[in-house]
Amino acid sequence: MTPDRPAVVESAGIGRVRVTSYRDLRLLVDTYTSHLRDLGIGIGERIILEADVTAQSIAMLLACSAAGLTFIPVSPETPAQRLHSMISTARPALHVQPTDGKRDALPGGVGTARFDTAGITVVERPPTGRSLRREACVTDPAYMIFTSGTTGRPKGVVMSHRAVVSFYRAMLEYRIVTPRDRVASTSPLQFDFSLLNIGLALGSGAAVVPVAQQLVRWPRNFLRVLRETGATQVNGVPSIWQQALRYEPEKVAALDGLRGILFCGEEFPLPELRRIRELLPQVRIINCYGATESMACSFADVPDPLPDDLERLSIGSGHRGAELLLVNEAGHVIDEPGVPGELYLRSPALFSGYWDDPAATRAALVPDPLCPQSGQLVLRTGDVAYRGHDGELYFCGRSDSQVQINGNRVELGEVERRLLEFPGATAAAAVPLPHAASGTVLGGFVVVSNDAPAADAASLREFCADRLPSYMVPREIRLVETLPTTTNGKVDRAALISSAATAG
Ligand SMILES: Nc1ncnc2c1ncn2[C@@H]1O[C@H](COS(=O)(=O)NC(=O)C[C@H](N)c2ccccc2)[C@@H](O)[C@H]1O
Repeated sequence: MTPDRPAVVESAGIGRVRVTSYRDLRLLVDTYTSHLRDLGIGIGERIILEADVTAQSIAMLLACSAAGLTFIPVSPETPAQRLHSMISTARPALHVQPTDGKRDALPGGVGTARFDTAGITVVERPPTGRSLRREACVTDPAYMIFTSGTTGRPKGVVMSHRAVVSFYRAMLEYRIVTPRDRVASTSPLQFDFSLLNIGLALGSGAAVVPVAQQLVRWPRNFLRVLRETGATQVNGVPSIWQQALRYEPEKVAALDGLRGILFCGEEFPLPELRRIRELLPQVRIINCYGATESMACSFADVPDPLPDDLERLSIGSGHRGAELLLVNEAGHVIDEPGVPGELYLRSPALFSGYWDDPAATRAALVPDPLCPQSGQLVLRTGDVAYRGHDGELYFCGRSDSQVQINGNRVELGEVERRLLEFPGATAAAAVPLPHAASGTVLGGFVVVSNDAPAADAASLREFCADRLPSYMVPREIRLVETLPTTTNGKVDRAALISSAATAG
């Protein structure tokens, strides 16, 4: 790409658009890299990068990689206690935030600095011990992302340069964007979806259009930023579309520069996907599946048109150079169609391990089930899927989203899919609710469109009872305006469970 092409296009949604060219970005990276080197931080040391996605924070993460330092992206919203526990776990040399960053009162022993377009200004010098490292190496950790950890304490997912670059190379073969494209990225920096988007845009000579999450929540502002910045590709978790489709469908339809949508993180509610297809018929929609332990691993085009009887979306069959296997409970690889199994991933983009947690690492990176003698390790994803007759894989849910209700095994995704078939339903979540008398009961939360026919708990329960066995019919169903989401934008099931508990 020519140096004066846009690399980052930013807008605060109030008419002012700021463009950073590839040349400017490169100059910023070089400035930050030399300031980092001057700090004398040893190769392989960690840097906590607390920032939203901006031209400067993108330059900072590139500079960390250029200087052989591992960056740990965290959002400014991260609670102090969680940040301090990450610091005591990862023992970073430095914490950097933008000049106007709000973070203060960090624990001792960590250098602190602030950055802006002029460079890095040190506040507390980082501790510099004698480093025994001489050369950076592609197997070094490029970054570490602390997952919210569905179970227990957050785990630090360590991704090497080699893993990231091999994933980026595979992704770029799909030619998802061209140098003329502008890729809107709606995830926080701490979510690797933003790192995928940065690699997708900059690896294609295109521009990144960072959209802050709090902006995404206001559909009018969100759609205005997309228009002002000329975004041609919008990447985000499914929930970013919920409010815009509900309140501003005509503005969604007016996004005439939009060529592509890519989503990941969880299943896209089919009624909303159909709505997007109606409003934006010319747009390519890609379902990108994977876990932070490999950044992602498959890309599948959403069929156009969406067949009426479509039950599930394909997640494809793994990008070129990777292989998704289905393994049954006995640990044998399945290859007959229609039989669900756990997805295992063979890939050059696998993570190095969980930081300082060999037991969790051994549980995730396991011997190749087809050839354990070889020493090759594959990732146990914890996801359940089956292979269709078309050879593609269809996601069924997480293996830990199978819950026991009155002794019966319930796949929560199954209940959610049925709730979503209710006329006017646009989003749904099924969760296990603790119940004084019966132990655990099924709770359903449903968002219905404004003009939905009389949707109420009783009609929804009846609708489920028509098709599901009684133990899969939610005992309690609540109609909600919207589903709560986590900082990464996924449905926050823990919040639903605690909301039901407090509501009594
Ligand atoms: N397209 C999907 N359909 C359905 N369930 C899904 C899907 N993508 C993930 N998931 C689920 O999310 C889990 C991974 O969660 S995660 O580790 O927080 N990572 C992510 O959610 C994002 C992931 N790193 C990523 C980043 C960028 C592009 C694609 C994927 C997977 O194991 C699946 O259960």
